Amino acid sequence: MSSTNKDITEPKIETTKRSSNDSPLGKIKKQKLKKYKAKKADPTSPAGVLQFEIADLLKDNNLTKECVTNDVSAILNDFNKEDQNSITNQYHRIVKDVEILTLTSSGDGLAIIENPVKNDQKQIAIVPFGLPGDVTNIRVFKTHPLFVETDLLDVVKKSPIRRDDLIKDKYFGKVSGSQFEFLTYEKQLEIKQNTINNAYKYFAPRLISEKLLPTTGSTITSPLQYYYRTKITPHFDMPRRAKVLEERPPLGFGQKGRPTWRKETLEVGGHASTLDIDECTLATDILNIGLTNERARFEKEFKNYKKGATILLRENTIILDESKDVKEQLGEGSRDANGDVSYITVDDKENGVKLAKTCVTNQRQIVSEYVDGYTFKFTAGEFFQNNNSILPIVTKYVRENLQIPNSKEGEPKYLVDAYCGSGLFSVCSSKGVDKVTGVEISADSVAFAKKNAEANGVKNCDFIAGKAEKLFESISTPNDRTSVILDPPRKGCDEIFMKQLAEYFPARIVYISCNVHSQARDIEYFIKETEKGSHYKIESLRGFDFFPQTHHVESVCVLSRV
Ligand SMILES: C[S@@+](CC[C@H](N)C(=O)[O-])C[C@H]1O[C@@H](n2cnc3c(N)ncnc32)[C@H](O)[C@@H]1O
Repeated sequence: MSSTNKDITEPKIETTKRSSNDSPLGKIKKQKLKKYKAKKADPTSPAGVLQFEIADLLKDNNLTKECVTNDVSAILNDFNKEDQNSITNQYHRIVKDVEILTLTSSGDGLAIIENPVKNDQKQIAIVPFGLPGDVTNIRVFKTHPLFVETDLLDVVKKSPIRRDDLIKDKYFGKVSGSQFEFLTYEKQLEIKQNTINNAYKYFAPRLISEKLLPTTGSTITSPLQYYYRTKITPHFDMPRRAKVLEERPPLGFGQKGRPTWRKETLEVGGHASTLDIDECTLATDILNIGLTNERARFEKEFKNYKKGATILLRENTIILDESKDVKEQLGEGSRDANGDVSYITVDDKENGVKLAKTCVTNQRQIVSEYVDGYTFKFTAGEFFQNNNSILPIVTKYVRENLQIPNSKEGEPKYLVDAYCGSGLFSVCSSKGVDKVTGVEISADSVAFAKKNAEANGVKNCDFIAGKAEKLFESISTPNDRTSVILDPPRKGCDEIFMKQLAEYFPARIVYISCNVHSQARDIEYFIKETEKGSHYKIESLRGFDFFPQTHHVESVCVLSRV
């Protein structure tokens, strides 16, 4: 895929020995010279996107890269860190009254501060939990060539968009996850729309300059804005060099920020890199019950662990047969202090069924999700969309946008579902089409896709195991009667697939993505670089809020033949 940024770097530190001859005093202890070596990062990864965001900030403030470049080598080779005036201590300092200027697509504030060492030079500071318009006190603690990482110490003056009164999560300000809780939901949706705009600006500039991009639609809301996640993975670390765990280590999620600014959070969860978390405002009710159960179990069993581990908590939904005892239908799941499988029941009034929800902890256990009247089975450790509440809305939107315009009554219609997983979009879009072909790299998921179609009484789906492009080896449906769904992983599609897709020349394409940056890159490549790409127009582009209270956005782009 053609990249628009050739200069994406992440630090990698190499060491070389400095010989005793280098010392003016002759024999001193050998010291290692550290060299900063840039490590390549995918331009569409958060580290890659940050480079574009920094470039934007520099342009808006009439600065060049050279104006904000830090002397990382000097810090790496600072052997006098104890000295108050050492280069490290000059760089890693408290800076007061810093105004936050913009927000990155990862949800952090960006600011410009003075360089403490070089007169007339500046630095770009990343300030977690800083909002545009905030005036803050920050502590710089890590230096990279083009930016410094900081902790937010105080908010001296609040941004007009800052709504700390909305915060529900007791760990807010120190845990990764519910990072946007201090924004109104409307503001969160607006920021996500802006993330999509920026992604296309960075990765599809030609589509913008040639006016080939429609206005990004407003972000579609999630029916549940809290307690929606159907999978969480708390973890714990083994203390370094410890052979046996003497005390229970913190069990929870990674730390993000050290929130002296948020006094309410100072002590909760502890201070280790993994915080001790006993409630998650994003996870569904049954997962929170599971979290309580598993924490209690861990309290008793932690000494048996020889290394750190991740605990899977995955929601499982069972359609109840009301003539039978509920407990007999639950299967295995997280158990309470009495040894009973925990569950909650929910009425699905629309489809007239009663559901039981349990929390599964075994990666290999088969679990069920219930979407819009269809049941999907898959192994608990495999991919499945994480916010069940928005799935009926998304699957309906995808279904409607796959319709081939001006179709005559009775004309056959076909569907291809590339990157189909366990068949969610294939099954939910199967009505009204003659044949659906799904393709998926995971043989396990393909086996589940086949079973899911069958169990839901869907007879027109075929699934192929292999890379997405394998599809084109055997595709026989007429292209002008065929629509294609793309739902690739974060890294997006590859060139081979995009070229073959353009050659196949389907009537419509609906591209769903959890990384709008790789989506923008792929869409520009498809339209501008493939032979038949110019015969398509982008009909619509909009976000779906799969992950309220976080910076993540799912983007859906619809292409039709002109
Ligand atoms: C974002 S998931 C989407 C799954 C499915 N559409 C759903 O909504 O449940 C991406 C899927 O692409 C699959 N995948 C990754 N690389 C692939 C490739 N090169 N070819 C085909 N499938 C691939 C993964 O195994 C995963 O199931």
